[in-house]
This record gives sequence, structure tokens and C-alpha cells, in this order.
Amino acid sequence: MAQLLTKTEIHKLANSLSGWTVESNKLQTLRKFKDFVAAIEFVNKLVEPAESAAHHPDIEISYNKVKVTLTTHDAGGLTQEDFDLAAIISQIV
Ligand SMILES: C[C@H](O)[C@H](O)[C@H]1CNC2=NC(N)=NC(=O)C2=N1
Repeated sequence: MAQLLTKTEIHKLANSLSGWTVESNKLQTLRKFKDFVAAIEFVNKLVEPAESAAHHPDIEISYNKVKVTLTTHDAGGLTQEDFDLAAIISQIV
């Protein structure tokens, strides 16, 4: 299982990642699309990278907005796996 990152490591990694905030041991990003269909299309694009990494985002959909939250449930906080997946998700349009 991936190891929990220290606060210093989290701070450093978060600084090199744009568009994400760190909220109580979670990484979060909010993406906005033209409509619900476009939001769902984005969510569908998260499936392959999540399955490949065996690491899965928590997802909230509200009409045209998608909130993606990353945390490592097994470890009880943020690990390198969350930052790796965040970097991949950032590339998805
Ligand atoms: C066995 C399996 O790989 C684990 O349970 C994985 C699956 N996906 C996961 N995703 C996330 N976000 N956190 C986890 O701890 C986690 N655990």
C-alpha cells in the first residue's frame, strides 16, 4: 500500500500541480462544462486512467460541473498515487 505523504511533501507536490486544492487530506478540482452531457463525457474519460492505476477518484456531478476528489482510502490520506492521478486528470479535456 502507498505511504501517506508528510505535510511538507504534500505542500511541495501541490505547488507543482495547478488547478487543484488540498482540503483536509484530499486533493480537489472543480471542472465546468457546457452541459450535463459534456460533464458525463469527462467523467467517462476518468475510467480508463483510474482502472489502469487501480486508484479511483470520488466524483460529484451537478449538471455541468464535476468535482473530482482524490484521497487514498486504504491509507487514510494523501499518497503519491493521488498526485500521480491528479496529474493525469489535469491533461484530460
Ligand atoms: C485493491 C484495490 O487496489 C484498492 O482497494 C484500491 C482501489 N482504488 C482505490 N482508490 C482510492 N482512491 N483509494 C484507495 O485506497 C483505493 N484502493
